[in-house]
Amino acid sequence: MNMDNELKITNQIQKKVKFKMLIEQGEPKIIVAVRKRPLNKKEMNKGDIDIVDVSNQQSQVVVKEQRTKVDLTKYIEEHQFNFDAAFDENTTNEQLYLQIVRPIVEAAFNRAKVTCFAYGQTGSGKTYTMLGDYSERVPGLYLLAAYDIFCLLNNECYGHLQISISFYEIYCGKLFDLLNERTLLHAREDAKGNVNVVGLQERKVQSVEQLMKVIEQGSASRITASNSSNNDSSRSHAILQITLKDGNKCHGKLSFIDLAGSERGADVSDTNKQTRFDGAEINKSLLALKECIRALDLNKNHTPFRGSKLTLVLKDSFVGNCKTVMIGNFSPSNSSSEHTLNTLRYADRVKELKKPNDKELKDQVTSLDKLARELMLPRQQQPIKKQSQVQQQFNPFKNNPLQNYQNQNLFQQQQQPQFLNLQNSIPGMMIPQTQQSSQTQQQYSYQNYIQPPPPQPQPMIPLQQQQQPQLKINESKNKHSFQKPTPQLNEPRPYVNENVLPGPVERKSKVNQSMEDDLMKIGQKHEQLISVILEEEENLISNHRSHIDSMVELVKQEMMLLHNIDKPGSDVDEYVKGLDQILLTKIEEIQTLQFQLQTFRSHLSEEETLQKQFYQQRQQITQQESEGSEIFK
Ligand SMILES: Nc1ncnc2c1ncn2[C@@H]1O[C@H](COP(=O)(O)OP(=O)(O)OP(=O)(O)O)[C@@H](O)[C@H]1O
Repeated sequence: MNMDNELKITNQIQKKVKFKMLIEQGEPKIIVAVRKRPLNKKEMNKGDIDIVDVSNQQSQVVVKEQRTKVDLTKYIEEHQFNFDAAFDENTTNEQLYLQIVRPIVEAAFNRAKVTCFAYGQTGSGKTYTMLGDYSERVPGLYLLAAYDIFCLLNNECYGHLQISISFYEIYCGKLFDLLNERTLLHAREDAKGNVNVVGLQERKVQSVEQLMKVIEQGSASRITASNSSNNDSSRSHAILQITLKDGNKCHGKLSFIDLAGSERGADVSDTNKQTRFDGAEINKSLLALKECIRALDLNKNHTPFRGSKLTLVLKDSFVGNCKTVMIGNFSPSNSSSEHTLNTLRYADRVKELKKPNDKELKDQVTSLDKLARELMLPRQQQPIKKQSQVQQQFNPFKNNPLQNYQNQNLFQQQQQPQFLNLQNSIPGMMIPQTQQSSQTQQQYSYQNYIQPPPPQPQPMIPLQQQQQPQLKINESKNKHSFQKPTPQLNEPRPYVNENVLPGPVERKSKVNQSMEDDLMKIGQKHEQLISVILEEEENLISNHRSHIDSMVELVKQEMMLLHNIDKPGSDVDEYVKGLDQILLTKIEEIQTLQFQLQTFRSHLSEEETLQKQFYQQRQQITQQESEGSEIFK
């Protein structure tokens, strides 16, 4: 064996030992992974190119962003990120599952509350990862986990456990049961601090097929709204919870969360009111989620789970024996670079504070963190690997992107041997074409996917005896390059997205800073107001319901009064006193509701005004920017 091979093997052993030690120490609680999807047909037809390099081996992502200076010189800014795991476009759902999700499925059997989030812009592959692709017969994490769960249940030590499923969504801050005709649900915190989703249906399932049918049913009711980037785009967070029950007690719980498109948070400046409210809620929940995961990562005593409905209902997944996997999905296309960078930055922030060792890096990170508090900031500062200046006419992407992406299949070449034998552990699994010869592929059918062949005598190996999954702990995590740190922005700019200012030209020098500051202030005020409005709306509707109940009660009392006064020898004074009391109560209740309604209405119109101010300010900035460009020409 040559030196190189020996070194490789030693490194691999060291990684395995380190991972095993971390697991034994109860760590890591959080795994942050990212996944690149392939360029799709639409992007290719547009002439988009792949600007993201992913090294599965080094868990590293490099985004080569094309930018233009004020003098119109083009250059490439390289942004480098390191994660616990990074998956390229050739990675299959099965490979991803084995590396980062199977460990948490096992942890659920060891009494943990585990959660797997899919984060990313609309159309970046969240649903593909979670649900798979039925038309292409690609299983997603739900199905892969389901197989393992039922395999593990075959183990004697888990034979007493039962599986129950709930599936609901959070849309515009409201909870809807996907297994019960989208009935509105309410999250309530009891005296012990447990958060219960009142009225949520739980379905008991006894097989993978039953489980998948329930999931199919739930997915069909999920709210989707059409938008420009993807007709199936989802504006809701879908929460699938698989509970391992020991009688009535919860033994362990798995939550799979297909989050709403992250770029939807920027819809707070949309012209449609409902879309604005929706966007504000998404923004709020994604920020709160980040804070909660960070609190978990840092073992903080306080978890800010009350920050949003999403984090509130997931409270028990952020405290005690819990584990979280966050998968940031992104597109490789140059046209999505802003969103891709935002996704990578978001994922980076989730575990960021644990990374830096040296002071310089820590200082950088702290100031970056302040900026990153606003999720939708499009030009958050990030370690930039290098900037390569190029001539204006030079096309930095002249190499065929497809060629590049074929060469990037590092995962298959280098990682695959580390995986457990998926075909053995998951009978009937559909393996995509890229992983198998077409002949082998014929052995698997869609029928198998939904109706697996009878379990083979090869259930999952009990946890203790099983080879540890090959999660790569990133040793070079602290090695962000800071060769040329970019200047810091003074303030976060929550609403400034790529539509605000034309193109990625260096605009800071031309745009009046105070105008941008004003824009930001209006934006912040607007966001706060939307939060208030959403809360008021919920209270108003709930109070209106109580008001109706109370009116019904009062009408009953009136009927009783009339009934009594009709009786011979009735007391007219009692009747007058009773009616007076009822009418006073009615007036009081109506006035209270009316007052609430007026406040709500005035906030709605204030919101419209702020929205208009924001829009005008934005237009002025755009105008000033284009005037600046004209002068320059
Ligand atoms: N890793 C992948 N390999 C092949 N195709 C993919 C991959 N990821 C996503 N796709 C394809 O890209 C398209 C968009 O993916 P998907 O619907 O999962 O996006 P999404 O992030 O869930 O969007 P939304 O927020 O609208 O739900 C789908 O056609 C899907 O099949």
